[in-house]
Amino acid sequence: MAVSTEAAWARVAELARAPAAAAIRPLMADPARAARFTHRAGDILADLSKTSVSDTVREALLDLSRARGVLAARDAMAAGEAINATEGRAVLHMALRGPRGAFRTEGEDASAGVHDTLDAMRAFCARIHAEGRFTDVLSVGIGGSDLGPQMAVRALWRHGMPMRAHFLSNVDGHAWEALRHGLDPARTLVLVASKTFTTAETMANAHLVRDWLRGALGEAADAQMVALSTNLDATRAFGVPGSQVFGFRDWVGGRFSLWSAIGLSVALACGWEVFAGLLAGARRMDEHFLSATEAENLPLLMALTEVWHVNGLGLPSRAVLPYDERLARFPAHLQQVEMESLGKRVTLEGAPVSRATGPVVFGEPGTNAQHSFMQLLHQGTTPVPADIVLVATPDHGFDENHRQLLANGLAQAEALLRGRGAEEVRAEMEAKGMAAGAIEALLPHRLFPGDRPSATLVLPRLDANTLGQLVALYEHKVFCLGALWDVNAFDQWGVELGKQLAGALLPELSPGAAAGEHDPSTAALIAELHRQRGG
Ligand SMILES: O=P(O)(O)OC[C@H]1O[C@H](O)[C@H](O)[C@@H](O)[C@@H]1O
Repeated sequence: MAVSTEAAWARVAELARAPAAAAIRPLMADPARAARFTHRAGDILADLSKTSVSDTVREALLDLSRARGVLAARDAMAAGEAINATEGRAVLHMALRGPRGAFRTEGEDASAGVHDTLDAMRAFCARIHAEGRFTDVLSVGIGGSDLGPQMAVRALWRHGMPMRAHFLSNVDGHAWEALRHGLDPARTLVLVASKTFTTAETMANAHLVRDWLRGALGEAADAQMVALSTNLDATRAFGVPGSQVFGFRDWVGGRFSLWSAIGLSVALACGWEVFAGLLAGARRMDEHFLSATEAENLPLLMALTEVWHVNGLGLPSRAVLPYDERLARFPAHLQQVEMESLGKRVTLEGAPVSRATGPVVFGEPGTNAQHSFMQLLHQGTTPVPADIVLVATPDHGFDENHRQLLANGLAQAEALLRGRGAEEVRAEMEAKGMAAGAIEALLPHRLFPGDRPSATLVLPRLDANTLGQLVALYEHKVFCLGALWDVNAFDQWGVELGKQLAGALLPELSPGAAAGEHDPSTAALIAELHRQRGG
């Protein structure tokens, strides 16, 4: 018989209160565990065995998923229902990479418009590449209109690809100052990427860049501006020629928009086949997510593991450690996908949540991370579950380096799990001939508690297809967590207040402007900035 949601949560909480609930090492005594907790989705292998999720815990978590109706919610998303309730919108980023006719919403074929836009983007890329006039593409955008494409270009661009890509996001003029000297206005195609085409930073930077183009090329400059947006009126008002506007629909969330027209920078820089490969990879993960049973559904299993860590064990953060330099921006992309989606404190019905939701997500590529923050993961007071991403085969010929890279990734997961007890540490110091007093004094500092969880994902290689799979895997994991926690993973009201206050503060920073009403701290800081800026 199906259990109720509250009974399912209570069962998870009960299991988490057991004395050894966080212990992993005893579970690893079972030689079959690694195989039982390792799953494949598309080309991705995920080993979830180095966690304290036992078979019993997993059953309880799967019961929770059933009680929460996660797969039914998935089906509602795929059916184009307006599951983003606070904005009254469907959530159909899967349609961006789906076949024609696969996704419908409000009685229309969502895929039809998608494929029309893809055709137009492909033709545009072909023309730009054939003309050969532009060597560089500059994409101006922020948040979801920047992080995804920037991450993908960083991962997939190789020497010899059609164009170089640059990304301008921060309203900080230093960002543009650093970029503009390396760019030739006559050879730079400018994309203004903004779902709303009203984002203050993007519009400020779009004006800066257009002024720069016009300064060099006159009015002709406007012909090399391209807009990627849902707001066609605003792109027209900005003066972008209609043939250079690539649209998408409001059922594409900003942080899920890499696959839409927002990805044009990827296609221009890396070539159409690469962008198409990215879409195909994501689609492959969609097919897995849409068809796999609960017990084999990797995005769901990763989400349930996170529920165990966050709600069962009370762990408030997670690290993402791609052991691949090309994935340097992957943690940054996930920070938005996960934290903007799951940083919520009320349920879909607007009631306060009764348990923790999205953890803090942060990361850096390995091995660099080992030399910065991994100390805290090994010996800090609160365990931080880590996702370790390994790529089996590199695209370079420096195999010794790659073996070192893989050895380090495996070693971090092993060290987190195993830890290091007093006997082992003492024996090591004794072997070095250290005095007994020194050994005892150092001993506590050199112990590793172990039993710290990690998941290891293995990609056979990093290419457009596998990257598409990887990104879509996390998108779907986020979806599952939203359903499990009963929060809307697709709005982001939390970014509004700061924007409004910045708008109100802006005129107060003009020379001689009167200060408005502020708390004493903000008022003093405004006065100090006026003093330091001489106004
Ligand atoms: O694409 P845009 O409309 O310019 O929005 C850019 C970004 O800014 C917003 O504040 C949201 O927090 C993000 O979800 C969005 O991706």
